[in-house]
Amino acid sequence: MPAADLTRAALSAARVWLVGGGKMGGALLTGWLDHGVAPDNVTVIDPGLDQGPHGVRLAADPAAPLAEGPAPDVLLLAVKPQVMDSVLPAYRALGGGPTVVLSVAAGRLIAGFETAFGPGTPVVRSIPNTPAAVHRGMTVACANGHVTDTARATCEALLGAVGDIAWVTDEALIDAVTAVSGSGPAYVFWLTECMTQAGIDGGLPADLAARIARATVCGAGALMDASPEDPATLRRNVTSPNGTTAAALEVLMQESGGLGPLMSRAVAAATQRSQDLAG
Ligand SMILES: NC(=O)C1=CN([C@@H]2O[C@H](COP(=O)(O)OP(=O)(O)OC[C@H]3O[C@@H](n4cnc5c(N)ncnc54)[C@H](O)[C@@H]3O)[C@@H](O)[C@H]2O)C=CC1
Ligand SMILES: O=C(O)[C@@H]1CCC=N1
Repeated sequence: MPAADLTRAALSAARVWLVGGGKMGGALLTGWLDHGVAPDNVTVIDPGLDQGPHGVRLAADPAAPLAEGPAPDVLLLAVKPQVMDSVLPAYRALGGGPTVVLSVAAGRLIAGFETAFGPGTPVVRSIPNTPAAVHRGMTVACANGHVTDTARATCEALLGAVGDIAWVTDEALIDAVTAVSGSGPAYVFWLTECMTQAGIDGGLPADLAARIARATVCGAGALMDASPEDPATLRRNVTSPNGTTAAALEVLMQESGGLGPLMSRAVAAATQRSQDLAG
């Protein structure tokens, strides 16, 4: 069967329990339902939700799903890292395989899930991002030695249904991944907010400043997506010698150390926080 058909088959057959239907879990769910996951194969377990998308089973805790079955192919953990330890014991019965424990939690180590679910449990630690809701997510994942090819293909189909996916074998890389692509959308939104404020400071009406800042960030992203050129070439294409962009970039690159080192410090701080969340 061609790979695309295999992916579609894996998606339509995958039984998923989503533990935590908040911002990240909800973004994944929206993307899945738009891209071939069957609603009646999805159970969302979240005490904070009183309704979910049409056709999806909703539960406040795992008691009813565990009693009613069937066990999921994938148990996707999308609760905050800080509550993970209190959430896991209720799902212990799913440990030992074949259910794959698929975490999207920042910081939480594969070893911690192996301990919580017992020997032989297939575990995938991943970091997606919220553009998954519009099929533009970026996920990086790392599997333990109990993840079979079939289980890996199911995880790849689920995470790949909402955007791009890359696998790494070195789990330690996931902290820096979290800092770049997991948290990264927030940096871009903050840049947009800063551009808006800069426009207002420059005398623009607030609604016009917000409109042109947003359109510029979205337009630049779309151009970068569509173009074969690298970002540095695209930047140079905007920058006339001795022109307006050059004047701005001199500030961004030189003043107070420049944006590059500042971004590196921001990513280092997020990486450190991810390491700290390991507990
Ligand atoms: N928001 C983001 O951009 C990203 C988040 N993540 C990870 O995703 C996870 C969730 O983060 P968010 O969605 O941002 O948080 P959130 O607070 O929006 O969602 C967490 C959800 O968990 C639910 N919850 C709390 N206790 C529960 C329990 N015992 N059982 C089931 N559900 C329970 C809450 O009601 C809430 O809906 C975190 O571990 C975070 O590190 C990973 C990548 C990106
Ligand atoms: O801020 C956080 O901890 C989560 C993980 C990556 C994005 N949001």
